[in-house]
Amino acid sequence: MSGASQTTAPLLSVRDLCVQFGGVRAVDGVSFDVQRGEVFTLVGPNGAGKTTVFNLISRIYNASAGSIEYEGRALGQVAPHAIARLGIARTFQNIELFEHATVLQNLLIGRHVHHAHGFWSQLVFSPAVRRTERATRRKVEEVIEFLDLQHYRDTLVTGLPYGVRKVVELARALATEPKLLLLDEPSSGLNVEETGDMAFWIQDIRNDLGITVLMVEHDMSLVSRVSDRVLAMSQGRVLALGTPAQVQSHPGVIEAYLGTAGEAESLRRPKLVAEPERVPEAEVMQ
Ligand SMILES: Nc1ncnc2c1ncn2[C@@H]1O[C@H](COP(=O)(O)OP(=O)(O)OP(=O)(O)O)[C@@H](O)[C@H]1O
Repeated sequence: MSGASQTTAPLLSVRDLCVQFGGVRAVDGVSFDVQRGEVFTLVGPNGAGKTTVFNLISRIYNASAGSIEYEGRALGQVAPHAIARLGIARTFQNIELFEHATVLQNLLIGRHVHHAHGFWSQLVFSPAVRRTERATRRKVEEVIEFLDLQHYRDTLVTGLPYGVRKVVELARALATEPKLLLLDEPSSGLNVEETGDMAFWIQDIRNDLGITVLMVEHDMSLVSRVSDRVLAMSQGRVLALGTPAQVQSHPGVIEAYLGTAGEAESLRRPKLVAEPERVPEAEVMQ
């Protein structure tokens, strides 16, 4: 892992974010920064508010208080459909692809976020439209090659194994050329081997393409392997922020997962590779 620069302005800055559903404070005063080039992961037990944070960043929900800035720009007034054009792409917990289209077609559809030509230019297939189409094809083919999907290029999504569909979803997000990639539980439904492959893809996306990754994930082996920093949430609030190792040994986090700190060992033992300490102790909340 490369370790992101802490001196430049953050790519994403979340401050005092709140949203309530009826009596449930799904997100309750959450703040964090995501630095350019890092893999930043949200963890926490079911119902902690992680996906709601994603939905607030994607503008699917409106925050009741607080702010989200992306590249220094407030996202509060940005329409949900305009988010992708700003360079934010997303995958979903439950894969959302066009099942009866091929892998290539799914990627082309995803890429159309970049098409800004008017009706008449498209109708007459103007030189500008042709240039855009060529760039689209080029980019989509690049992504197919990058994620090793050549074999499935012309296959209908509906016929693909689940693990491949997860990679296609990732490909569709990459085809939009994001600066910030939101991954909602990339390992859900994957077996151990596929989860290992997913870890490689995430590392390659960050290291080779320079894309910043904000991820929600339950599998702590994947989290430890790819994350620079981890933010743990419970009941809508921030419990701890630090390296994967720091957060996993934080008593509040252990208690939130297991109910009692006495059962902590079972959280530490499985596949939890200790990470080199890169974040000062002070950043970990007590
Ligand atoms: N649209 C909604 N309407 C009502 N309640 C909601 C809505 N979205 C989320 N919630 C509630 O907000 C809380 C946080 O949910 P959220 O899905 O963000 O948790 P999570 O940490 O992503 O959980 P999981 O790991 O199970 O996906 C939960 O109590 C959930 O029931």
